[in-house]
Amino acid sequence: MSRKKAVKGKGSSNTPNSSPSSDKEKGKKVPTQSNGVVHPSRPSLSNSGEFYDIAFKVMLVGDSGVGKTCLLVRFKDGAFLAGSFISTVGIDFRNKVLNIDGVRVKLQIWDTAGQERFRSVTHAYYRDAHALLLLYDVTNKASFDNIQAWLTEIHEFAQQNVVVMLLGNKADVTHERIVKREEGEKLAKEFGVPFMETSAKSGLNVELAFNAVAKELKHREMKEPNEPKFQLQEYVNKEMKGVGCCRS
Ligand SMILES: Nc1nc2c(ncn2[C@@H]2O[C@H](COP(=O)(O)OP(=O)(O)OP(=O)(O)O)[C@@H](O)[C@H]2O)c(=O)[nH]1
Ligand SMILES: [Mg+2]
Repeated sequence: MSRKKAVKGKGSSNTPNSSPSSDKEKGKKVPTQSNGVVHPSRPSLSNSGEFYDIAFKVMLVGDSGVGKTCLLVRFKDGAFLAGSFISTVGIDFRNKVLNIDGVRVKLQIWDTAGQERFRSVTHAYYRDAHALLLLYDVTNKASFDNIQAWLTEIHEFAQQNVVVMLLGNKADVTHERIVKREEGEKLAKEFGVPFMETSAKSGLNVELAFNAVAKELKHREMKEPNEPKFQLQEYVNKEMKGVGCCRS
């Protein structure tokens, strides 16, 4: 497979008219399959520096304040955005290239605004997403109760075979926790989606969440005919760390 260099995020867009798959790559034309997966056909130089073999779009969704931006910053930069909460306006993205079983997988990660008033902006981006990380905040019951509505929205606007993973974020908070891990697990089972708790603050399971999704997408795209299907929840269960220990 040929290689390409990843174009460095970060970008942002606040209008539904600016397609997530078009203008963000600084005018570079990259061959795209009908499902939107990017397979670069030949090496080319870009202004960033990292080669990749295959690219996918991942979207972070969930209520305002659940920690979507913090999760992305933790994953991309290994840091926690402490201090005052600055709500995302519209939509924003960052790129990261992961090495998945020897294949360089570029994730273009879209950080959406959780606020209701930006919902129509977010809707325009669903159809291009290969995976969705759906977050709630374990200290905020309303954000958990809204998961069903988010899933309805996902079914309405996203591709039918989109990979969805439910994340209970802020697992580092103990005293103000309202949603138990078991409740998250139960809900995820009900809807047939993989689940884990994360913390953008401590780093708990953050890399795992993105890695697991990248592995699933890579397996779907590059599976050999006799290779067994990748079991996402099994992989997550094996690799997942519980609250009380930190993984970054
Ligand atoms: N304790 C703790 N606080 C967190 C964590 N993740 C985010 N926060 C805090 O929660 C607040 C909201 O985080 P954001 O990442 O901005 O939330 P968001 O989901 O991007 O919100 P919108 O952009 O409005 O949709 C901030 O004050 C963060 O510092 C976490 O894992 N643990
Ligand atoms: Mg945000």
